[in-house]
Formats: sequence, structure tokens, C-alpha cells
Amino acid sequence: MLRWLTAGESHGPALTAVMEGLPAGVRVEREAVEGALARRRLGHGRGARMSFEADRLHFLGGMRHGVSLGSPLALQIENSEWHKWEAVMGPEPVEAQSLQGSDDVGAPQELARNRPLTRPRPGHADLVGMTKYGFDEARPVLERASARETAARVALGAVAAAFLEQATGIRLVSHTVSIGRAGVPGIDDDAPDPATLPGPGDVERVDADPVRTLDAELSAAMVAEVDAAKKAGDTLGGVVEVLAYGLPPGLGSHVHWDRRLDSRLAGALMGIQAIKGVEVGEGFRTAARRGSLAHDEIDRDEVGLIRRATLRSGGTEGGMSTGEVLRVRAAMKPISTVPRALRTVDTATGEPGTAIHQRSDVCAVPAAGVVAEAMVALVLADAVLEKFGGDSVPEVARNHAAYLASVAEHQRTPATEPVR
Ligand SMILES: Cc1cc2nc3c(=O)[nH]c(=O)nc-3n(C[C@H](O)[C@H](O)[C@H](O)COP(=O)(O)O)c2cc1C
Ligand SMILES: C=C(O[C@@H]1CC(C(=O)O)=C[C@@H](OP(=O)(O)O)[C@H]1O)C(=O)O
Repeated sequence: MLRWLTAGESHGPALTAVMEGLPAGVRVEREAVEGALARRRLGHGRGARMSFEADRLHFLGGMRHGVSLGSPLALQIENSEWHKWEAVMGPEPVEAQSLQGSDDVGAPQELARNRPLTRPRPGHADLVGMTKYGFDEARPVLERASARETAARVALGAVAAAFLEQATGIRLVSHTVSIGRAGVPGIDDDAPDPATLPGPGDVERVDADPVRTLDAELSAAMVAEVDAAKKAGDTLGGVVEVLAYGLPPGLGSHVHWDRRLDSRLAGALMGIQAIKGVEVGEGFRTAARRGSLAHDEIDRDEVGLIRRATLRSGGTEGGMSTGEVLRVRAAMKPISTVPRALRTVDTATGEPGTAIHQRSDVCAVPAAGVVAEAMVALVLADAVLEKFGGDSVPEVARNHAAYLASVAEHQRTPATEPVR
């Protein structure tokens, strides 16, 4: 079993993450984890904070000389802007004087930073969090609700991805399917042709695009959509897709709801800030189709192995991976901090007002794809460990290889040539 937790606030000193259950022998390269963190900062429509804040990564436990030890892995992402926030977010008591705040237009930045946030922003955790936890302003809520926390998940996801690749050869890629109205698939569109989908070797090409798509025409349409929303003082959401290649059949199980791979993937993806819908394969569009156009017919390939003709199911049946490409999508709502400020109530005075807006992303869909990829990697790493067990990478790899050999043997029938 792979367990993991994150801690830390958006403007706190650092984000911290701990992962328990990672086998020994995973080569964890600093460049790979830093690379994943850098990818999460990408995308046309990201706000000013992404341009000046740096993710400073520290490995604190569970590794020796770049290789996992089998003990809990601990890492920290230091916040380079912490010095500006020490007073307002100090974990220990601070002088009351240093917490003086101001709402005045043109007030020095440190005074603006310190003001009590009593105009909760619609679409954020602000209001309900204040109510639930008994706070009289939104700062203690928004600091943890912020998607800044996804940096910690992406770092852990990079470790999980390294484990998957080294033990089983599973590789992942994510991309943007739509932003606003650009790229939304039609109800009659069939599952995409596998040849048009990004493969694991396309990660750099996807990341090189400003919105993380391989389709140049679509990319231009998405960029235009973001620019138009920005100009109108508005924000956008969209849909991202994660593909996992090289899965064996049989990760997850049909026997109980919480063991289903699709249920675990959906929970993990819905656990990302602002994700409001998840699809496996053709998802909601499947519901509008006839059965003859909804499923993946079963064939034998040229070496006698059983294969699917299409990718409609998204690579799961009965809560188990089929062995085909896994394809899951997550729908992100538009960014909640809308520059053309939304109506709210000042909880200190009871007066109507407009929601606080200092700076924000206009669209963070490309970044959400990288976060979704990390979440899928974490779920798959857990499912691989459940299926194959093992305390070290060679042990997991051995169990995985033995299982694949048994699958090939199981699929042989007297009617076909022996599997090569
Ligand atoms: C990568 C990423 C970046 C985000 N950036 C912002 C942002 O700059 N401003 C904002 O208002 N919301 C941003 N969000 C979304 C909020 O965190 C989210 O809308 C909020 O937590 C409430 O969503 P929920 O109801 O799904 O929790 C971002 C989300 C993600 C995944
Ligand atoms: C810091 C990150 O994203 C932040 C997520 C976020 C939110 O409300 O979720 C709001 C913005 O922060 P701020 O309100 O301080 O400008 C984003 O910049 C990050 O992704 O690393």
C-alpha cells in the first residue's frame, strides 16, 4: 500500500510531503522532480505569481545517494516568497504591530497583505470554510485551499512515475483537450484515433506548446480564448486528459466498489482543486450512444494476443485495467477569482460588496493536466503495489514479469498459433 500526505499553506514557509510504502531501489532524480514542478508552472493564462515564485526542492528522508530506501520518503518545497509573508503567515505568535493591515487603494503591499479578508470569494472555500472552522476572515481557509498545494502532489507524482517506469515500464502523458469552448468534443465524435493521441515520447512536445496540446490549430484557438477572457476581465476552465501506456490487465478489481481502479482514479482526480467532473474513456458521451457504438470489440492481434479494436472504454472494464491505454479526463471549472469581481457580502459589516481580487490565474487548465498526471501516477503506483507486492524495485519487476508471462499463457487457445 502506498500512502501519502501533504502539509503547508500557500504563503507559508514551505510545502511538505511524505510518502510511505515506496519500495527500495527507485532511482529518484532531482532533475525529474524539479522538471515536473516546472511543468506545473507552465501554460498560457497563468498569473503573475508563477513568474517570480521559485519551487526550491529538498529531499529530507527515505533516500540515499539518489535511490529510495524503502523507508518513508519526505520532501519539502520551500517558498521563495516566504520573507514577504513571515508576519501574516508566521506559524508562531508575532507582534500585533506587524499585523497592521489596510484596505486603502495604493496602500503599501505589506499592509494590503495583512488586511483581514472579510469579503469571501464565490467559488472558493472562503465562506463555507470560515463558517465550518469558526474563523472571522478567509485567510486561514484560503491558504490551505489554494492550489499551491498541488506542487507537493506533483513532486510525489514524479516519484510515483519513476517507480512505475522502473518496475513495470508504465509511462504517462497528459494534455489539454479543451479550454472554454475551444476543443470541446461533439456528442457524435467517436473515441480518438490512437495515432492522434500523445504518446509517452511526446511529453516535451506537449510541454513546449503554450496550452499543452499537440494540435497547432487547436492551440491557437485555446490561446485566443484565454486572451479574450483576460481582456473581458473573466476566467476560464477546460478539460485535461491523462494517458497511461503499458498497463497490465488486472489492476484494480471488480469485487468491491473501493477496489475498482476507475473509482480510485475518479476520487483522486476529483480531489484536485476546481475539478468538477471526471470521465473514463468516452465518459458522459457514452451515455448518449447505443451499445453497439459504446464498447470495445475484442480481436486477436498478429501474435495471437487479445486486443481491443477501439479505445472507447478508456482502458478499464469491471473496475480493472484491460491492458489497453488508460484514458481519463478531468473537467476544471473556471478560475474562481474573477477580475470582474463577483458579488459577495462583507462578513464583518453585513454589507454587500465585491469579492477580493489581487492577482490570479486567468486559466490554469494546462497546469491542471500536470497535476492530474501526478494523481494518476500515484493511484497506479498504489494499484501496482497491491497487485504485484514487493519491497524493492527488482522484486516488483520480477512479480510483474511473471504475471505478464502467465497472462500470455492464459490467452493461448488451441485455435490459435502459440503466442511468441
Ligand atoms: C493548478 C491550479 C491553479 C489554480 N489557480 C487559481 C488561481 O490563480 N486563482 C483562483 O481563484 N483559483 C485557482 N485555482 C482553483 C482554486 O484553487 C479552486 O477554484 C478553489 O480551490 C475552489 O475549487 P473547489 O470548489 O473545487 O475546491 C487553481 C486550481 C488549480 C488546479
Ligand atoms: C501559487 C500557485 O497557484 C496559486 C493558486 C491560487 C488558488 O487560489 O488556488 C491562487 C493564486 O495564488 P495567489 O492568490 O497568491 O496569487 C495562484 O498563483 C501555484 O500553483 O503554485
